[in-house]
Amino acid sequence: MAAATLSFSLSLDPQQYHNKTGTAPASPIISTKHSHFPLHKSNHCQFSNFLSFSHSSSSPAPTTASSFLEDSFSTGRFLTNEELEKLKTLEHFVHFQELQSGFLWVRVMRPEEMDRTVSLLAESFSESMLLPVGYNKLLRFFVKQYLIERRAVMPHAATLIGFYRGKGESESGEDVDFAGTVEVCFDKRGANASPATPTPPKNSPYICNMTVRKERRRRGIGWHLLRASEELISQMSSSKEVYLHCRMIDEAPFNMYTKAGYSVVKTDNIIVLLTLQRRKHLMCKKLPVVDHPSESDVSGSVEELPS
Ligand SMILES: CC(=O)SCCNC(=O)CCNC(=O)[C@H](O)C(C)(C)COP(=O)(O)OP(=O)(O)OC[C@H]1O[C@@H](n2cnc3c(N)ncnc32)[C@H](O)[C@@H]1OP(=O)(O)O
Repeated sequence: MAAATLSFSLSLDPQQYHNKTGTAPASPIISTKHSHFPLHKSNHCQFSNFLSFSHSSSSPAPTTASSFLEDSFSTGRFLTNEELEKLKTLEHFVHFQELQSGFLWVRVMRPEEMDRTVSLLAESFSESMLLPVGYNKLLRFFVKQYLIERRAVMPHAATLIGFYRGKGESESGEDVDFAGTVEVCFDKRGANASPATPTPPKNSPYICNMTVRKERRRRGIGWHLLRASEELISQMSSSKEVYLHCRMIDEAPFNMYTKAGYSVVKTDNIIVLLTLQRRKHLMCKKLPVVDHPSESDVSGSVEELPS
């Protein structure tokens, strides 16, 4: 992997998302242009993850006008009309799902949620890589750099986060958990500068860095993070072939992705092991063509979010 990237990449994905309540995860990818994270090499798994969220509860409060548009302008970057439209799509995207044990809302991460997303990803990355606790601070630093860089390429990529509330828990914000995250790249401009191997086509949508907080796994959250990613891709990209990486040793996400309709298109050569990296599968799924994405039965609006 290029010297300038730190990446985690998660994958997962089941094919029958309808009213599914199962479980399934993926692995993350982190990559920053300015970072050289030695651990990355030893694991080789591009986990550009944002894997673990802090435990603190948070209400998925409705999106306000403060969001992406202002943020993007403040970067000084020129945005075309098409990019502005896509930013609006990201801003208003919400995937809601009632699960067997609770309720899940998935939407794009806001700036003030970055630190919690960093915590979740760093925790997940650490878990996947079996890293000693001593690396946590450094890991969080690199994950944050990565997230900042990825946010700057919106609307060509986006970090989604999922909030979960168990049935029977109060509807107040205190019982809403920051439960998982996933990153979605929509096109070449949103692609990672140093992609994991086997290399996916740069122009195609790509899903990575999926993670669900340990205490909330096996409830269908991973499955619906994947489904939300695919829905958003359908709205943001004309390309219907979605790619993701999954490490060969990661049974849970592999099961999920297979169940979701992803197939292995290429696998790392065994020689990869000489670089102290785990072997990965590159998996792909062709999304069905949806004439009217808004007809989705699971996407909601911000007004549906608990306040
Ligand atoms: C592209 C990428 O990002 S790859 C990186 C994937 N991320 C990781 O590996 C990080 C660590 N793992 C996790 O965060 C979680 O385990 C995830 C994200 C993989 C799965 O999240 P969950 O919310 O637990 O998954 P969910 O409950 O939706 O399960 C969906 C399906 O995945 C499969 N699955 C999930 N967990 C497991 C498991 N422990 N063992 C076997 N299969 C599993 C099953 O097929 C399941 O369907 P089922 O419940 O009907 O059997």
